[in-house]
Amino acid sequence: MNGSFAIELENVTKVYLSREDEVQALEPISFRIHSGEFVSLVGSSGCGKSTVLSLAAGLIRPTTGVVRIMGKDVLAPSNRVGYMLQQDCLLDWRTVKDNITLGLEFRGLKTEKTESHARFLLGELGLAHTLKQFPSQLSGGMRQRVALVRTLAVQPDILLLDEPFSAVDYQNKLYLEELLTGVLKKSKVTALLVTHDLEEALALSDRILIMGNRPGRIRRTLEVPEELRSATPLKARGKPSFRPLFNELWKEMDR
Ligand SMILES: Nc1ncnc2c1ncn2[C@@H]1O[C@H](COP(=O)(O)OP(=O)(O)OP(=O)(O)O)[C@@H](O)[C@H]1O
Repeated sequence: MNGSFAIELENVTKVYLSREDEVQALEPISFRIHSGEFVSLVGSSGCGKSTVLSLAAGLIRPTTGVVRIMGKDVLAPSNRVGYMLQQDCLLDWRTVKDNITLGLEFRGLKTEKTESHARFLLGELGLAHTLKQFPSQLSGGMRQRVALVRTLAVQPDILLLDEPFSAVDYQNKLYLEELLTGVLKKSKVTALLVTHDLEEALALSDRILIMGNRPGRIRRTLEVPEELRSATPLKARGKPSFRPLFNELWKEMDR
C-alpha cells in the first residue's frame, strides 16, 4: 500500500452493538491524509467524528473496511500516534515535570534525551518556570499547554486532536492554536483535528472534511486556500477569503 499517506480509511463502517440496540455510526467512508497535512473533521453532534478519531487511534476496530497508519493496518494503538482530548487528563499528584514525561514512561521511551526534549517543548510553550509546580497551581490554559507538551513529547508522527481547546477561554484558545501550528510546522507532524468550531477548522487546516449525519459520512471536502494556509491561525482570521469560506462551511452543517 502507498506509504506516503499518514492516515487512510478505506470503506470503513462502524456499528456499535449493545444488548438492546445497534447504532450504525458510520456508513462506508474513505479518505486519505498526506504526511504533514493538517486536516479537520467538522459536522453536527453525533455524526461520528470521535468515532473516526478512535478508529485512527486504534482504540476501536472498524466493523468493515480498513484503517491504515503510515501504510500499515491499525490493529492496536500505535507509538507513532499521539492523542489529545478536551480534558487535560493531568495527574494532580505529579509535578509538571513528571506529567510531561508520562507518555514517555507508558511507552517505555523515557531517557535523558527524551526527557530533555520534553523540557525543551515546555519552554517553547512558555512554561519552563512551571516544572516543579503541580497541575492545581496552573490555569486551565496552562494545564492544556502541559497536556500538549506531554502529547508532543513522545514525538508522534501523527497527532489526533479531539476538541483539544474547547474547554479553555477564547483568548487561550487563540494562543494555543498559534503555539500548536508553530510546533507542528517545525516538526512536520500530521494532524487530524475534531472540532465544533468552524473558525478553528478554517484557521488551522489544509483541508476540512465535512461530515453528514445518520449514519456518519463525508459529505464534502473543502480545500483551504493558500492565503489562509500560509498565515498563522490568528492572521488567517483577518484574510478576505476567511468569512466567505466560513459561510460556505456553515451552510453545509446539519441542524
Ligand atoms: N460506545 C458507543 N456505544 C454505542 N453508540 C455509540 C458509542 N459511541 C458512539 N456512539 C454513537 O455513535 C454515533 C457517533 O458518535 P460520535 O461520538 O463518534 O459522534 P461525534 O460526531 O463525535 O459527536 P459529538 O460531536 O457530540 O462529540 C452517535 O450516534 C453515538 O451515539
